[in-house]
Amino acid sequence: MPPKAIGPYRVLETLGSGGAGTVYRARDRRTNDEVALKLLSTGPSLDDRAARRLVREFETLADLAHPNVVKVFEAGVHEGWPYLAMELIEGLTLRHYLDVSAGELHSATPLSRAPLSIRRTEDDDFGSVDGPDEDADDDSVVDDDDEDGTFGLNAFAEEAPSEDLASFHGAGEDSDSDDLPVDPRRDLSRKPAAKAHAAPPRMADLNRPERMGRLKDAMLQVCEALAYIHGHGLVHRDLKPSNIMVDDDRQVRLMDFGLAKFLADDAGITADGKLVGTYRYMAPEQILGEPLDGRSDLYSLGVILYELISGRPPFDAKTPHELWRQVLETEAPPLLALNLHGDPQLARVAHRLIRKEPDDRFQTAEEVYEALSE
Ligand SMILES: Nc1ncnc2c1ncn2[C@@H]1O[C@H](COP(=O)(O)OP(=O)(O)OP(=O)(O)O)[C@@H](O)[C@H]1O
Repeated sequence: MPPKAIGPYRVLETLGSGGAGTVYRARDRRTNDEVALKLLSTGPSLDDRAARRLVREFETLADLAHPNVVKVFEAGVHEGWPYLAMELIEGLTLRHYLDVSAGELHSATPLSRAPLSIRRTEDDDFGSVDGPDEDADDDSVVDDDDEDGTFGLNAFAEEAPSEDLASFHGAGEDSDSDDLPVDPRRDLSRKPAAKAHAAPPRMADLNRPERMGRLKDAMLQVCEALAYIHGHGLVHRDLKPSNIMVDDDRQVRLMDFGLAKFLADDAGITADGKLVGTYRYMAPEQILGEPLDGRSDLYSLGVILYELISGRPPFDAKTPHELWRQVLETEAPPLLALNLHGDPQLARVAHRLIRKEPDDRFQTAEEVYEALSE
């Protein structure tokens, strides 16, 4: 339970929790503005590595400005609590954004994208783009597809960023374990239907044209964000549905840059040789600890696309080693065999993104944007 005041911020309510931290709605007493405040779940400075991630996240983002990349305001330490203050996104993580029906969304903005805008300069008005989870971080990796083509929501499970094998199971739960109030609208979004034992999604639900329109539009915006960060020499390294939020105006934000790395700093492993990222979304070269570039993020984007189209990840296993073996050695089942009426164009893009060899994938986020726009 964090103090009610952290530096200049008054903590108001819990927004969500990830593997290492909890994010709160807070008010900046200097400006009266609301912000999102990320604090480490471990409390005051107990986890040096996680604390360094918060500082790294701030330093990484401080000089970047793009409408599809979350803004950070400051990082600090208050009575031993490392914190990161960032833009408050009033919206849903990508997974929940796609799970809710159109009627539950605040904005009914038509889903049409402006022509490719990723080559515009920072000075241009990105904010005028029209348009437009998860925290279902239930780590179970069991598939329960049944005969009528439905899949349990646990097929959507994703893991928290994992720096050791222990976190393959059990980490990343959406545990609002403190007693701060929880925003009821977010509660709707963050508590996945699976936890309430609701019916699993049916293929017909996944293929709803309105949902597919939302998915495509969100993917285009993620491509814009990726093109921007890759253009600045940055690789995200932990792209997954819980790190993509969509606000009430359907504007996407790429979040959680705690593992992001500038290419100049080199490879996909930390200084102490640990693998970083989230297993299910990691590219083969990331698993192998080889140097990464933007194409590794494109692989993760492909996994996201694959599972949001088919209801299940391309590779699934009960242990990290089995998952890695599959990622390195086996081909993902054809998407359209899993979802007979899935969008063939999106399926083609997803398969090309999850090719084992970076050279065989799309090479840039711009190329993916173009392919999605066809
Ligand atoms: N800037 C923000 N505005 C609003 N809600 C946010 C913001 N940042 C995070 N959240 C919410 O808090 C949740 C937890 O975020 P956090 O970054 O700690 O973890 P995560 O991305 O879910 O998992 P992990 O950190 O383990 O990858 C998010 O899933 C989202 O629901």
